[in-house]
Amino acid sequence: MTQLPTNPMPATPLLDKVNVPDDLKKVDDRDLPQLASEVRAEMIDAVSRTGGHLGAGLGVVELTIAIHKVFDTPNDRLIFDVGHQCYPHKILTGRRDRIRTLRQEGGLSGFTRRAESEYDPFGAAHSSTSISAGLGMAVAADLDGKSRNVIAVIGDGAMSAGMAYEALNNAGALDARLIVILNDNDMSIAPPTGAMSAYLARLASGRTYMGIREVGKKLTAYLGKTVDRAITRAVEHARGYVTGGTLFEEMGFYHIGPIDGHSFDHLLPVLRNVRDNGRGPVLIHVVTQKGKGYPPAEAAVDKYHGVNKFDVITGAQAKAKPNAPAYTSVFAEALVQEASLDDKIVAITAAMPSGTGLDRFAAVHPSRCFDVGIAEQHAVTFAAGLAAEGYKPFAALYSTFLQRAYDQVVHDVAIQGLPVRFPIDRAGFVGADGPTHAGSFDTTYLASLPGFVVMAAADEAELKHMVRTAAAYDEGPISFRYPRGEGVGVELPERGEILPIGKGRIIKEGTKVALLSFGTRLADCLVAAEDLDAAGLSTTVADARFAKPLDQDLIRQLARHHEVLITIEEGAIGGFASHVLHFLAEEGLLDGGLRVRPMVIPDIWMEQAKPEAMYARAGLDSAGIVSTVFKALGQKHSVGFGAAG
Ligand SMILES: Cc1ncc(C[n+]2csc(CCOP(=O)(O)OP(=O)(O)O)c2C)c(N)n1
Ligand SMILES: CC(=O)[C@@H](O)[C@H](O)COP(=O)(O)O
Ligand SMILES: [Mg+2]
Repeated sequence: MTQLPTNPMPATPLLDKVNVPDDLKKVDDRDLPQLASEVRAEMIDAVSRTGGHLGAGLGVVELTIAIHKVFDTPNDRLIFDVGHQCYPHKILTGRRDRIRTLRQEGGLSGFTRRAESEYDPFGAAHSSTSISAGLGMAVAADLDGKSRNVIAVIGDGAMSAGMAYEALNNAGALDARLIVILNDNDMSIAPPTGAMSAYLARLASGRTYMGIREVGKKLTAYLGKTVDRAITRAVEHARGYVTGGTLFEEMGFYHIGPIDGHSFDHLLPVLRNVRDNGRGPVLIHVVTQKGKGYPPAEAAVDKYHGVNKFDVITGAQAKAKPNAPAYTSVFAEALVQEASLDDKIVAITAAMPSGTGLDRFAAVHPSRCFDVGIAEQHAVTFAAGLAAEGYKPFAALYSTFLQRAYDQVVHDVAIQGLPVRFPIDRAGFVGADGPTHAGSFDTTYLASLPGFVVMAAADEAELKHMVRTAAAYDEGPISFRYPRGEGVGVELPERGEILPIGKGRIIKEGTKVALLSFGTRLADCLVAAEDLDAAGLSTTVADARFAKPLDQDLIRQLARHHEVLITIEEGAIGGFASHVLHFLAEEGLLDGGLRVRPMVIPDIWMEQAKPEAMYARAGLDSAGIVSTVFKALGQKHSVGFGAAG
């Protein structure tokens, strides 16, 4: 039983002697359960202070120890799918001293990262990439004539993404020396959906845990056989016909399991057997419990997937005192409201029901809410099929995860002009999840598509209007983006209004400087405008609302009646600013000396920090806006207007 940390931390006599995996080799197998208990306690204490992903890591403590004990990492490559379960791995690979810097500015990443450690051969965070990357490394080892084990640890949730099957399919065909460990805890973030999870459940329950002797015999019989592999594979295939091979065997993998992923008595002999005798692709099916060893996490697995700082003894998570509702909640409630008035509205999530707020939609409209699993490509084309039949699908995807479905957006939605609605949550910087989760590119990659309507909410009231507008808009695809976290505290309308498509709005009139915002930088524009007015630079603030179609009349008006025009957005180059600049150039509105400065997310991978710190570093806060205006005017400004020179 894990000795739960109290203050000070419980003694970790074994863990104190294990800094890197080589140290594990000196630990007796019989002492590994104690080591696992110490790793668990260390992780619980660390995450209680930092917040982060808890349940997944707790579920792979024994598995991680066993892999590092048996294999020769980092020469043997170990890849964690998604990477959110890598905290035990980081504790055991020379990063225990920094584990309490997790997901903080300048601290350890919350995922695996090549730049962080030689024990992280592949970065992750987006799911279902591990088998592909592992296969690449296995083939490279073959080509190099190197004898190297490559191990990909992938969860049952991540196995719901098509990319995983593309990789299995190719690995089986190549007969590559690849070890896939399927970590089956029967959970994604929420309970898993789809036929695959039912299949795995049957495998895990139907084939009771194989006796370790039986596993050993079977393995030796298969892996240790000296006969030609072709015969072995033929035997396996025939067995499949007789006993009904598993999906994985049919795809050319030797399938071992299910085995107990918390039992060293199961894990060690199997891993040693595979290490010593394995050839060709092997899939080891381990059954684990997400949140294992921490009762609050075991009792509420979905609530402890990602956690805030928490009290170790009670499990109570710290709750920020919101001064306004979260954008996600405003979106969810607005969509529930619209769907109550229109039964053609349906909602789709790709395994993120709570993150997108669609769990609330499902509670009210269960028959019209679909969780397709971690399958963003399918989600988009599934939505396109629904739209083709007259439904109004809202495919709610985080900006970063929508990237995975871009061809489906182009080919299945935009070219056909199908009215799929895209609520894009986590637009802009997201903070602790760092560069892999930043929502930086959706404006760039959507506004370049003919016929797409692309909106950004300036605040939570605007978000409510955009939900209503999207529900009413049937002419083609439409997207609206909004950031992670809370709104700005504006009053919410009872129901959103239908916005005139392609029309922005002027918030405050000025005469010299125009700040044209797309998204929630509007609040910083209003603060900057006060400073600029105080410095004698009369400033107009406008909210574009649309990157496509552009409000051309508004842009002409701003260009003709101001000396300086600043555009600002929570997105990379190629987005809103590019469309404005293109329009200004085409209309000759730059020929008269208008000073235009586009403010976008800089061309770097912004490291994790608090979002406001990331925007300040990007120069996209009020101080950065003021500084940009003064620079555009070739004027120095007093220190009082922010740090920028
Ligand atoms: C492409 C993609 N979509 C969605 C997510 C969000 N996400 C992170 S972890 C997770 C569930 C993963 O489930 P599983 O692979 O079973 O791992 P477990 O948490 O159970 O250990 C999801 C949906 C993601 N990281 N990548
Ligand atoms: C690992 C992963 O991809 C998710 O857990 C993600 O971290 C959730 O992000 P939010 O916390 O913004 O919902
Ligand atoms: Mg899982």
